[in-house]
Amino acid sequence: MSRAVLSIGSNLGDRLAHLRGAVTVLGRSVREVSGVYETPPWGDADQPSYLNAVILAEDVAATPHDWLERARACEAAEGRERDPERRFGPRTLDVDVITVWDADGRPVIADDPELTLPHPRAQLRAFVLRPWLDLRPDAVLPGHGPLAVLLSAPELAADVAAMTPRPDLSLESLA
Ligand SMILES: Nc1ncnc2c1ncn2[C@@H]1O[C@H](COP(=O)(O)OP(=O)(O)OP(=O)(O)O)[C@@H](O)[C@H]1O
Ligand SMILES: Nc1nc2c(c(=O)[nH]1)N=C(CO)CN2
Repeated sequence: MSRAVLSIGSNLGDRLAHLRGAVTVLGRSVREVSGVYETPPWGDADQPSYLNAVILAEDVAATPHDWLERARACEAAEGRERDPERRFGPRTLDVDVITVWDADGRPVIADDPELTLPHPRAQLRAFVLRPWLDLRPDAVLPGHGPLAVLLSAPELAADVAAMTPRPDLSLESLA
């Protein structure tokens, strides 16, 4: 058994449809989906704002790499193209594997560049922490601490203030 937190984001085309596409591709492994947030671009300011959400997923058979493969399958289904010139540039769909827990409920720790766990930039991203906190107010990012504490860091204050809930855009009916 493994559980995973996945972050989904889109800032090109029909953004909500791309997020919905991810929920559809992940299918029965989806347990809960957060609300949708409009968020300022992180890491590369010259691009449109994103829609972001977080998915809690579970699958008895999934290995950590299976979650990465599923993330890539979601991106491919939504026509994601990589621009090698822009590491954090615009995209139809970005799906990141934030954390994975094994069958005993222990967090998987990995420093493989192909799959680093927890995701190496999750602690810096309000667009990951905020929707995850909404679903799990007591959650801890392994190796970093409680989400509520991470979100109150001064470095995240501007992004926290600039992100806005979009209750008009729901993914929950798909979960
Ligand atoms: N936890 C992880 N989740 C997703 N991809 C990861 C993870 N750890 C390592 N990777 C690797 O990162 C590579 C680049 O992924 P991607 O193109 O989605 O990066 P990015 O979205 O531009 O940046 P970021 O990973 O910071 O969101 C992937 O091919 C994947 O193998
Ligand atoms: N707000 C926001 N910014 C980003 C996002 C994202 O999903 N949301 N994904 C990125 C990919 O690395 C880069 N920047």
